[in-house]
Amino acid sequence: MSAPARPRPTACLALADGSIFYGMGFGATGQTVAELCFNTAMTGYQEIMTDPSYAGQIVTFTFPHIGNVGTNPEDDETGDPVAAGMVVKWMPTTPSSWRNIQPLSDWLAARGRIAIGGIDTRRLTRAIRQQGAPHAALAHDPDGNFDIEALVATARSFAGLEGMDLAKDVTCAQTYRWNEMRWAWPDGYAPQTEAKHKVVAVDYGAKRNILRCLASAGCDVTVLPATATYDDIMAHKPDGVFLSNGPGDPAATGAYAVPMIRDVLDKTDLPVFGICLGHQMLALALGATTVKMSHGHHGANHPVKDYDTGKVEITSMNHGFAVDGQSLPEGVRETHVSLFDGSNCGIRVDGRPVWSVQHHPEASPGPQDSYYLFERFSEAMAARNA
Ligand SMILES: NC(=O)CC[C@H](N)C(=O)O
Repeated sequence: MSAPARPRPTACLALADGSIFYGMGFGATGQTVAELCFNTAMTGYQEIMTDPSYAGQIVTFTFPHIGNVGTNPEDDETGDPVAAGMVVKWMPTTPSSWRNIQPLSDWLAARGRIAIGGIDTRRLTRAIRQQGAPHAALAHDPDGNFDIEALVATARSFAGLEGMDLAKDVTCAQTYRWNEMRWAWPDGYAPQTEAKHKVVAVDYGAKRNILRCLASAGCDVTVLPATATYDDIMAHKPDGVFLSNGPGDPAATGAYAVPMIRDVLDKTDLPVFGICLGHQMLALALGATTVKMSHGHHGANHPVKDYDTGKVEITSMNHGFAVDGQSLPEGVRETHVSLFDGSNCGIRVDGRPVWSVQHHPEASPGPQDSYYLFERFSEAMAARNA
């Protein structure tokens, strides 16, 4: 008896070093090229695919069951998927959740995003860890016709994220107000229903749950495009300035963001709070430097130590660049550190309500341990206005 014929692969992932991974395509057809990373979160694939910070990256999911709860409009972190593509172990099964509106494959197809299933994601993850996030081309063709040499050449032609300002591609076109709150509360917290503090949030690719967390901590949030100047911000008479997460190389976005942040620091005593790319740009504005990491941090179980309290928080992470903790100038203190690799996860300006963190206190997906940072920002604005 002969073995059953294996189905012809309909998708192919080619790395710049020439490694080829064949699998089955789902979502959109066509081809994409990007940096390849891996994310270890066990939940939240829709939030991950729609996190604007993933622009320019294809995400490998190390958790094998992706797609099993389908998709729904509420879980988008922005209007459309921003990650360039996805790589999974098992092909998605029929969605099984009362929240499902659209199966993952249809949701991706409607949004022009390619995915590949049936991949040995353990082997691929090891390759990513060994090589550092590789450049990769991903193709999906239902007829299974692939020009492997051309795909590898495409992967090699990708310029890489270093030097790329991608915030300009994902920021909002217009200023807008945000007042939607979180839907659920971390243990020990309640929503602050009165919007007491006027916050300008600069949008480098903000996740919606960050804006919900700010609103829930008593902030009246106005979101401004990434290129907002000091004058644009001050026209809103804010009580505090928030710098959002976002994709790409912080040094590239810093070219226009740093002068604005320096003006805010030099000319005002406003509380400033930054998350992820916002953290990196605050650090650059203070005179520190950022570096490209080997394969970055992408997951929902990263331990971070808060030096002030001695507590370890389990955090959500998504970054491929990091602030060089050795480069912090005098008067700027390291407040948080990654217990995985000792990399910098937080800074604070001595004696001022100006701080930022590398991890994601809004989670989505991930644990809620760091939610206190939003309350701290709100308290800093209350103290300044007292
Ligand atoms: N989530 C983020 O804001 C990511 C910041 C930056 N693009 C990085 O990769 O490090």
